[in-house]
Amino acid sequence: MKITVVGTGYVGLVVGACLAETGNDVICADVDQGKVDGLKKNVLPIYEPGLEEYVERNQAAGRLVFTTDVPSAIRDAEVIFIAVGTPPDEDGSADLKHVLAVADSIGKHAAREVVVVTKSTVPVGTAEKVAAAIRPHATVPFHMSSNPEFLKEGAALDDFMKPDRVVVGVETEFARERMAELYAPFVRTGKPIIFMDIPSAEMTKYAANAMLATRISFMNEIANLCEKVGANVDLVRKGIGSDSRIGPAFLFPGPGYGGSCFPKDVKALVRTSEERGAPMGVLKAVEDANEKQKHRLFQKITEVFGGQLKGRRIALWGLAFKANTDDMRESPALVLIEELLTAGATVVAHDPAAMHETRRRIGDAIGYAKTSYEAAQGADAMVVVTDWNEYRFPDFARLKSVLKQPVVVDGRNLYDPTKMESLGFTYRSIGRGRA
Ligand SMILES: NC(=O)C1=CN([C@@H]2O[C@H](COP(=O)(O)OP(=O)(O)OC[C@H]3O[C@@H](n4cnc5c(N)ncnc54)[C@H](O)[C@@H]3O)[C@@H](O)[C@H]2O)C=CC1
Ligand SMILES: O=C(O)[C@H]1O[C@H](OP(=O)(O)OP(=O)(O)OC[C@H]2O[C@@H](n3ccc(=O)[nH]c3=O)[C@H](O)[C@@H]2O)[C@H](O)[C@@H](O)[C@@H]1O
Repeated sequence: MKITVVGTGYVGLVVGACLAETGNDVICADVDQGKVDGLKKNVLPIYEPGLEEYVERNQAAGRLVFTTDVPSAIRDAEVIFIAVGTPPDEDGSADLKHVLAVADSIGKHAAREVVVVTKSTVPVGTAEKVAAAIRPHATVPFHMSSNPEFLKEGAALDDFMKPDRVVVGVETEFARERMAELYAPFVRTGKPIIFMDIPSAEMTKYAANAMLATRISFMNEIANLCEKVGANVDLVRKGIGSDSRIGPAFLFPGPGYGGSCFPKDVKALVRTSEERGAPMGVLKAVEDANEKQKHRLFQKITEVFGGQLKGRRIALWGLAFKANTDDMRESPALVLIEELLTAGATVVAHDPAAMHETRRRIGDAIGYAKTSYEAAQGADAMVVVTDWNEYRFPDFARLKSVLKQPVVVDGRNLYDPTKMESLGFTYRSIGRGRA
């Protein structure tokens, strides 16, 4: 099939590369000239494991083409995915200006019957707005579809190639058939393509992210309570996660959820619920709990040093909002860094992928180390912020020998409190009694 994906960010690039991988002819169009120039040379604007090989292979085979010429990319497409950004507006609602700009182009330039798919995360009613923007200019029939994306950064290829389910909103048989054909290679193991009406598909995306964010905030609050009552949240997590009605995923406490989606999508849903007169108090509480949680690591460091952080050197292991990505959007590390610097501490950080992006955002306000041990060298404390695998089994003797004081604050519960204490560390983590 001839596919055009407009927007080559995390989502558009993964969608384009994966659809090319299954034999489609894919054009990825983006207005960012630098991004497109890089992609033509197989230089990716993001860090996503495995994606570079997909891009290289399919580009070499001629099935994947990058361009800034959006009108000509649209002209001959059978299916167009809109995968541009939908950042939060000032009031928290999703800003649709990029989506509607693409819709306008589709109306003006589509030259054959086409399925127009909103892949970006958009509020209920957006497909209708997109159709309304296309209609006045359209010279060919077009069919709307909403196909929300559930991939996680860092595991994006696996999530797209082997989805738990594919959700597709349609209103015509033409769109249904095209979408079923396109997704058939990804659901061969029997996973469902769930067809539904378009508003339900749009709502499903927000409900999924809001539910996952709710689980995390809930567990972060349980963890904070565990500290007060002397319980261990890791055991509580296993205890509840083995109930098949609850399940084990997304119950890990930490420094608060970040990233480009949970914070923005929870905000947008809160906003929609208020606008429509059905306010979601649950989600407001989820947001509040997350804001508080972003300060937990700083509170723990402050406690260890009796409130005296001026002149202390603090090492951070991890900057990205989660492992396997260089994405710093809404990363809890940024909140911690600001608090530490304001308190007069100096910060030296290590991250396997996100140091470049952090420097782009905050420059040399902190130091950047080539290795995790170099970051810890001479530090008064080491703080685990991101759950990168390479931090899971450090050489503790080496870590202790390079630190000025053997203090570890573990924001991801990577280490065993008993072991850390027996090794002579002052150790704090999230929700495990006093440790
Ligand atoms: N990042 C993620 O893990 C996921 C994101 N989403 C949703 O997908 C959408 C896109 O997200 P990302 O890929 O992260 O965004 P991004 O910001 O990484 O990429 C968006 C791209 O769209 C391009 N663009 C903007 N206006 C354009 C226009 N008029 N024509 C052509 N290109 C244009 C930008 O230059 C940029 O390259 C958002 O709605 C997001 O909520 C959904 C699931 C997962
Ligand atoms: O809409 C989106 O963009 C995507 O948002 C999330 O994916 P992502 O933001 O890439 O990352 P997650 O793995 O969900 O992690 C989000 C945040 O929650 C935190 N988290 C996650 C899981 C957990 O148990 N505990 C926890 O604190 C992570 O550290 C991270 O800060 C969803 O998981 C995807 O399904 C969705 O497609």
